[in-house]
Amino acid sequence: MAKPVSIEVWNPNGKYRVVSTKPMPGTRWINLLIEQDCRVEICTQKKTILSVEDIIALIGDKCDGVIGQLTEDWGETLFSALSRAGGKAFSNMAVGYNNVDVDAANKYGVAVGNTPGVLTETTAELAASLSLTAARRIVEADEFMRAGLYDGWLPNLFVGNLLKGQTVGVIGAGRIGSAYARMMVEGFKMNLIYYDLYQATRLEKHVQLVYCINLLAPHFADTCMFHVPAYGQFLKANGEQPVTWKRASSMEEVLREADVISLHPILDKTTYHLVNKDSLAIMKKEAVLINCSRGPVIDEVALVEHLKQNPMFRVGLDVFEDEPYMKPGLADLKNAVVVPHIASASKWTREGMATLAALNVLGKIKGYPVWSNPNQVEPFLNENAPPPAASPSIVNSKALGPSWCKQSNSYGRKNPGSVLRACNAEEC
Ligand SMILES: NC(=O)C1=CN([C@@H]2O[C@H](COP(=O)(O)OP(=O)(O)OC[C@H]3O[C@@H](n4cnc5c(N)ncnc54)[C@H](O)[C@@H]3O)[C@@H](O)[C@H]2O)C=CC1
Ligand SMILES: O=C(O)C(=O)CO
Repeated sequence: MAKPVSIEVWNPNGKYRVVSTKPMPGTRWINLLIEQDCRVEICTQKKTILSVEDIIALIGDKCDGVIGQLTEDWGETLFSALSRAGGKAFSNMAVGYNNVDVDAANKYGVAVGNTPGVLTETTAELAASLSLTAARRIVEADEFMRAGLYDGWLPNLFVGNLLKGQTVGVIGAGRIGSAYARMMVEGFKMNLIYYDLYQATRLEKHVQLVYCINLLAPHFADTCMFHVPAYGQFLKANGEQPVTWKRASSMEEVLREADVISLHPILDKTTYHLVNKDSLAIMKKEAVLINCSRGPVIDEVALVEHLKQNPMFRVGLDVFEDEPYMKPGLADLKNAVVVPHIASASKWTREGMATLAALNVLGKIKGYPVWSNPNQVEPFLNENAPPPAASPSIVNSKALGPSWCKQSNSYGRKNPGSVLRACNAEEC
């Protein structure tokens, strides 16, 4: 029998019982649930990672939905417990859901939500920060200063890599990978090479074709008068080296050619240890490798060895193979910058993630349809308007059957007439 866990209760008389396994930022998510007759229970246990037993105790005998975290193991045991308690909805407060066994959720008819879009730029910004930090040896230099070792400017002090004109390689050019690519191309004038299973059409169009400088307002973009043809041509016209881009036909091509490589795929069987001893061996000796996806995408033991053998090779890591632990030796290496899985940690983003996760669960409880485009979640994040009557992002909606496939693009309950433009498949 699991030990009882400490909880904080909001709206005790609410009809639907929704449990959050962690306190989450902001209060909007709580208010949105309360407004729709939910009793909200938040686990306040002082333990960072809850065990399956802890969560079973939280679910109890009656639970309509759970908001969980990426550190939790949502498999057969938890989905059967949730189903026994009458629950039909679970949402990760994360876009990645490699901690969730979606087949088990399907078996018990439980909807699985995630939180795409709201964290795209925030995560890409951290990947960009790590790229600069590793390339310019900022952590090493900071430690040197604090240790009182600086006794004057020297020509060879903390010499790192210039990004301008070098090649950035992106592996997994989805939402975050594409946002990162744009930042590095536009911000640092890097050439781009990317590898993905699919063509990153939006990214390619962005880099290649039109830079629309819209002096009026974003919704006039289609009729904008001020097109600067291609970014490369724009740079050329200004006497600068134009940037280039290409889609690689293999990951190895990216590894061989790029100076900075950032990993942004999902974690699944195809991406487990995507970067290993062999792939590290083909990378440039002075390359910079960034991982803001999931730890097991890199074989961390092989990485530690590679960093030891190649002191000019640098990494920036937000995620780790055995999170929260690091493989032996990593913490001692000066050519590694390590941060504790904070890529989405901006206030706006984390509050938005909490809101999307809560609305995923609420949507299923209330029988709302799934939002038409999980990449366009802004209507759910507008604090000045009621959110659309829909679940923002349910990853197993098709598997759950036709009623869940019904898509919604109507705004909130108070203004159902106003609609978001229809989803354009190419943009998804
Ligand atoms: N460190 C952090 O705090 C955060 C980490 N993440 C991680 O980033 C991942 C990506 O997020 P999004 O960009 O929103 O997802 P996304 O689904 O838009 O992009 C993932 C891309 O990976 C590609 N991909 C899948 N398998 C691949 C393979 N074998 N080789 C190459 N590419 C492959 C997909 O085609 C897709 O384009 C999440 O699944 C999550 O694990 C996301 C947010 C924050
Ligand atoms: O959203 C995710 O997948 C994260 O890793 C945390 O933001």
